[in-house]
Amino acid sequence: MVLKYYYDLLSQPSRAVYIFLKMNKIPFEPAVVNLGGGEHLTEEFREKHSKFQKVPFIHHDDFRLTESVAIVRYLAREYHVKEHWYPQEIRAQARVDEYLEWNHLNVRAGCARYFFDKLMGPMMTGKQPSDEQVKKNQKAMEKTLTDFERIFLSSEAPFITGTEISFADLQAACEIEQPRLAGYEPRDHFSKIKTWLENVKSECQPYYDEAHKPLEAWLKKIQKKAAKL
Ligand SMILES: N[C@@H](CCC(=O)N[C@@H](CS)C(=O)NCC(=O)O)C(=O)O
Repeated sequence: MVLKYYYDLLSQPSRAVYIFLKMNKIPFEPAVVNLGGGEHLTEEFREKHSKFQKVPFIHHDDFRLTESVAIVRYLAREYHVKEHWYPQEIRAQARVDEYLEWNHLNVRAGCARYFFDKLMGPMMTGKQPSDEQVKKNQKAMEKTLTDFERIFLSSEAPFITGTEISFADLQAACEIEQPRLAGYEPRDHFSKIKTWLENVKSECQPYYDEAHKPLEAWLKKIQKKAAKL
């Protein structure tokens, strides 16, 4: 069976699933979807590829699946995946799920809103957000990052659910890297997040850096442009 993975590495959940696939040596055919080019917004794309018109998604022969968390749960059942990435043991699995459920409306919502309103929105519309809006979004993001540190990084364990890395760490790390593009480096404000990100990054080399290459390139471009002003 052929597994085709559709993604854009500038998308946080796309990077998380990409690193998961690579770390678990799951063979896949890569299919890059250029979100910036808008190729996902056509009716044809919706019918042929993804009903939500978002990335990531997979085609496993004739089976199509969207949503990063659903994709990883499916892959963990279909392929040989090391237990710690997405455990089969009920309670260990529930611990990973606990973070994954919390992630959407907290870390993802906070970091993505800040990134979108400050960078993506203005790029798409040419309209800058007010200082008040930026401050409000920053405050909401910092609240969620404070909660993340307090609730999920409270022990001396290197990863969210303990001594071994899981998909929860990938999902969180890829979201927390995103606001850097809009000028906010979480590592400068949250020391536990900084240490934990180093753990995730070093555990997932060379794929963590490979997945974040387009983000780093974009960041350099933004910084170069800002230096010229
Ligand atoms: N909950 C989804 C989120 C998918 C999502 O929002 N993807 C964004 C990129 S991060 C996207 O494709 N956006 C394109 C659009 O909205 O036009 C998941 O975890 O897979």
